[in-house]
Amino acid sequence: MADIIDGRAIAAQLDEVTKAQVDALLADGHPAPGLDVILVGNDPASEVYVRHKIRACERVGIVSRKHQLPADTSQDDLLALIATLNAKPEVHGILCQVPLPEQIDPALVLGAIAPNKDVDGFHPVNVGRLSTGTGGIVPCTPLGVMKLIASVVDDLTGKDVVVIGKSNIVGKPVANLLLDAEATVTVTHIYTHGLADICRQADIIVAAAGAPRLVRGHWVKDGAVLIDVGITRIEGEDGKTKLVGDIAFDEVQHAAAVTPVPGGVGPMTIACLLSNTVKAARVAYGIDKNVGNDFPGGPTRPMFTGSGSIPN
Ligand SMILES: Nc1nc2c(c(=O)[nH]1)N[C@@H](CN(C=O)c1ccc(C(=O)N[C@@H](CCC(=O)O)C(=O)O)cc1)CN2
Repeated sequence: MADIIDGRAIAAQLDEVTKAQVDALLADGHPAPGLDVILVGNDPASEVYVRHKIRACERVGIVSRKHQLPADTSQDDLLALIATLNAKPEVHGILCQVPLPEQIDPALVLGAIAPNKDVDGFHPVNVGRLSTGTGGIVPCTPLGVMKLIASVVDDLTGKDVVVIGKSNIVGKPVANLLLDAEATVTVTHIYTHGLADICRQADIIVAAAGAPRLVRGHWVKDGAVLIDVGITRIEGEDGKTKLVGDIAFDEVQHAAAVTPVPGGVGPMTIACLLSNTVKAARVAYGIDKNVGNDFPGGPTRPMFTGSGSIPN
């Protein structure tokens, strides 16, 4: 029987660490870290995620400010808000919930957030630093995936890892983090020929294709570790909406360990957001030079501060 990797429990442990860091900042006379969350429009899932983020901030003592903008907000107005937040010293983290309405170019908006406040790790500077192994803020879901893997695998050196999905938010950054940890990484996607055969070779599969039950039991070798990033809402036989992942959970009892959906990667995304916000605050207060990372192979070089040239 495969072990179930309890993302909620691991996220709760990370939140305890984050809360202790916030308490230590307050005890040293620093203001609480501040996170500004921008939500444009009324996408129901985004509203849920933003609500969870705000509540999670309260739990660990981060000051959060929500900026809810109408769905027809212009790109210029959104950019103006970001410029204002970039300039405020009490704002340590800024995130713009995606997806954004179609009149807004996400690349332009995410690239307008100051790299040192980009706690989502989506800014091209942070993406570049991750892909060159030179530090920067690591995106929350990939960071959470690495921590979940670290909970069951001590050393990734030479492990065969198959990543399914090539998104900028998950697939590509996860692949870079795994490479930094000395894994042998194969990045695939739903159009990859022979995907089942490729997956059958893997010690670890990270499924992030957004394709419900894509990874079937016979795709998985005995003793593999399975990380399911997919979250799709479907209507169950009872007519109720339920969440399903990219892995056919009921067919993988022969795996060593598997993350559930819900309760696996999702909670880690929010816990890593809080952790990134405190790391950004500690850099802003001059306590740390870099955001560091506490998983095998995590980059530890100085964080780009957004002013002047990129450090070597
Ligand atoms: N600016 C960002 N936008 C988006 C991100 C992101 O990291 N930054 N990721 C996703 C959505 N997301 C966070 O924003 C997110 C998704 C899922 C969960 C989560 O806890 N899921 C639960 C199930 C909850 C439910 O849907 O009912 C679980 O898996 O247990 C948290 C955060 C896209 N946008």
